[in-house]
Amino acid sequence: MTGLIQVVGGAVVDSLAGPAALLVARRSAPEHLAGMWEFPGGKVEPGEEPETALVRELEEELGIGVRLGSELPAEKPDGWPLNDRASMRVWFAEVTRGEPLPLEDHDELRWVDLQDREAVLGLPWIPADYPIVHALLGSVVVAPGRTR
Ligand SMILES: Nc1nc2c([nH]c(=O)n2[C@H]2C[C@H](O)[C@@H](COP(=O)(O)OP(=O)(O)OP(=O)(O)O)O2)c(=O)[nH]1
Repeated sequence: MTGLIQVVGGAVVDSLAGPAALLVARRSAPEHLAGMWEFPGGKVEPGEEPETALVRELEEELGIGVRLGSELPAEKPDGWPLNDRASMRVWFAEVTRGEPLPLEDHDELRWVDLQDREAVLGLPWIPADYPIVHALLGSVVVAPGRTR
């Protein structure tokens, strides 16, 4: 055991087969993170599989059921470093049930156009997320002319 806090995040896209839009969420708490955008998700509970935790968090926070796609590859098995105590693994996901709502921890949700890199990167993300967002934008091939 490393004592690392394992966080999981969802790169929720409109379509796993041809992603054109990404669902981003603005945190409402805690105070030092309020107003910053993030991948919805949360901490893995003891004994829980990361994918199970992500499905649970997206249900709790946004009220949606999802199908998970591939993981956004990170350099380390624990995922992307968030700080000296926490790492986040990120999976692509597609909504299979419900309409996303900011039920918990967020005050706004937004679908952003993956072709508009500047708009996506211009959001005030949690600082640790910028390398993840860059990697995500580099990994998706957006079909021309497709928008949500
Ligand atoms: N969900 C999420 N958390 C992130 C991101 N980037 C980032 O630094 N974090 C940090 C913020 C928090 O310190 C931690 C995740 O904690 P959380 O508060 O979302 O976890 P949780 O829903 O399980 O909440 P709790 O039980 O601890 O109250 O990871 C991100 O993109 N998504």
